[in-house]
Amino acid sequence: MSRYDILSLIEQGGGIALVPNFLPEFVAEGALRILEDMPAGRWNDTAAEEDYTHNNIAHRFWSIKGGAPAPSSGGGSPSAALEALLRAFSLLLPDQFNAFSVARYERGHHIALHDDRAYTPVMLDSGEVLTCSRDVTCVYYLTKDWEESMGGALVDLEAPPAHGAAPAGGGPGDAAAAMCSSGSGSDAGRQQQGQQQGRAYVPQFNCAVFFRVPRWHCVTPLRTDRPRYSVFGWYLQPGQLYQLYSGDQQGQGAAAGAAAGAAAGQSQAPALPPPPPQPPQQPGLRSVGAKGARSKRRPKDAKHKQQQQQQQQLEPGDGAPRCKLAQRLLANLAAKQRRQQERAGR
Ligand SMILES: O=C(O)CCC(=O)C(=O)O
Ligand SMILES: [Fe+2]
Repeated sequence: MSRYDILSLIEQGGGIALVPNFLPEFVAEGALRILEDMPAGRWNDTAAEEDYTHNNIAHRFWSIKGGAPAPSSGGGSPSAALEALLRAFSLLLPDQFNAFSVARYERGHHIALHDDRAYTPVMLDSGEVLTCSRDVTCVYYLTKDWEESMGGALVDLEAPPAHGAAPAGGGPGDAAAAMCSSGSGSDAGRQQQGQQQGRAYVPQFNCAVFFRVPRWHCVTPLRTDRPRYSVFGWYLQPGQLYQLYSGDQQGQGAAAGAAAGAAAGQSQAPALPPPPPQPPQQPGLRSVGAKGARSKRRPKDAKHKQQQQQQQQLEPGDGAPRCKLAQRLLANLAAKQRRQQERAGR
């Protein structure tokens, strides 16, 4: 199976897929360089204290959102390079809307337990604004030689209890629910998921993690002065795939997606879920193409939608051209980066 057949990999992995060596090495090097070269002033402080009245979970890190207007974005500018990098990720599932950002975590930065649920408004070419839901999370790690002792692990609370067997190539640590202790709301969230569950993934250079939303996870606080770089974002589906938390259920769980929601520029992050998590009640999904100028209402249940999506993704040879397109784009980008570096005499 192709490393770029993301939906099948997720399905096969029980909702989560870990893909080491995701991009050709020199492309990953170029991507890291893009993040390292971003001017300090471009990074936005993405932070909130836990606040149930505003549906926030505790989090803090630096981020730059894709698609945002950037100052002096000439062809060879850092911002143009960043846009090209994020576009490559959008091409992995070109039929889906998406919202991607890059992140830089520093000492103490973290995200408390959350499940990434959020609605994201998408402006269509027609000017119509479509409510979409995060459907698949992507996190792509770009920091080299990361060690468990440095913190900054992605802890998947929905992994079955670890029995010492490590998923191939991803560098997970042991069961690590206790590592999600940043933010008091995480306690109730852990109870929902079971105290002993969880698996910590130590970020590895050029490794991508994909999972279906919702999925309970957190990022443990960094305990190093080295920055942790990543590309993160979501593939979106039109409609409301799940209920958001109403914010009046304090103590029942952790707020979902607040950190990422804030990073994605949402004004309000979703709050708490009614436990136990319910299957989504579909109010009706809009079916629109990626360009989406024309839209029609077509109620579908979530399962049917998912099956249809998988079928689409599993068409023979379907993944290959997409993967090549994304690779070509990234390869061009890396080559351009190299030329710029040579010119700058680095
Ligand atoms: O960086 C990571 O490992 C995960 C980030 C995350 O969970 C998020 O941005 O919502
Ligand atoms: Fe997340």
